[in-house]
Amino acid sequence: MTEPVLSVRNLNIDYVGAEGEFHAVKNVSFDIAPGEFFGLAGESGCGKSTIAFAISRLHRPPALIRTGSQIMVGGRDVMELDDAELRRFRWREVAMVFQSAMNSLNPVLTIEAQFHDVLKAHGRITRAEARERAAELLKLVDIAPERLDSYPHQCSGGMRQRIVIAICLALNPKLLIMDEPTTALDVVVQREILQRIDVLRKKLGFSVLFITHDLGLMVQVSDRIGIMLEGELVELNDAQTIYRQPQHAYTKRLWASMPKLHGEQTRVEAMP
Ligand SMILES: Nc1ncnc2c1ncn2[C@@H]1O[C@H](COP(=O)(O)OP(=O)(O)OP(=O)(O)O)[C@@H](O)[C@H]1O
Repeated sequence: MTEPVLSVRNLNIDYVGAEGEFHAVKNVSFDIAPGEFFGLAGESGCGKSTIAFAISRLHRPPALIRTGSQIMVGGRDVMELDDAELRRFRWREVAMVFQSAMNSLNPVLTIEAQFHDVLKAHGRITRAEARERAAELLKLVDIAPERLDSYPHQCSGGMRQRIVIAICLALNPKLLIMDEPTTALDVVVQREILQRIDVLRKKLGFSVLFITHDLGLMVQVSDRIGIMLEGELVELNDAQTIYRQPQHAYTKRLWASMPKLHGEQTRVEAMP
């Protein structure tokens, strides 16, 4: 079997505060294969973002990853990376699109400058080379190179989100983590962006960890889905099974709670 891009074993994460410990992630294990689109779903507060931050090593106190937890990316234990290794790891191995990422662009810098920041941090590159690479990356997300001279406020929300995704792809990461990447966007733009990601991962070969509470949207794009409840991974199945024959009572409850808006459109084949 090919080695997974990401392998999470017995992940336990606590939030440690003055009033005690809150066990936010409980013994979670899963793998993501090369090129796989993997979804993590569950209600607000079930621990999805906590897992995403831990995988990127972006977690901060009071979050504490318990001893015995293992996060392997490309065969290396993320927990054991030192600062220099961590700098290489971020963007190259794992890149993360945060919730409300479209507001994470720096408002006083042009789009070109924001690309340049990531590109130059990871090797010698001239301004002309960086501009050329940034234009190539923008093309991947269907944005004209002239936008390099724009400021974020001159771009729509959907465009800003695609720019953030292009920046995340700048150093060819093996894994793209998207934590509720499209929640603030309207449904049509959400679909467009996810379709774009899907085309890109097939073309470039990266894997995706997609996090959302919107199970309807998730089954349309994911190969496999993990369902979380109060810090535990209660079901892990392919998207078709999650949709047609959910096994766990909580997965069934999640479907029952979905607004009818998705209706029959939640079928996996509905998305080209
Ligand atoms: N800094 C923190 N200190 C204490 N508890 C926290 C902290 N951050 C998150 N938590 C708690 O950990 C649990 C998991 O939070 P997390 O953000 O991972 O959930 P989530 O499933 O991503 O939710 P959402 O979809 O709302 O982002 C929640 O109960 C939350 O209140």
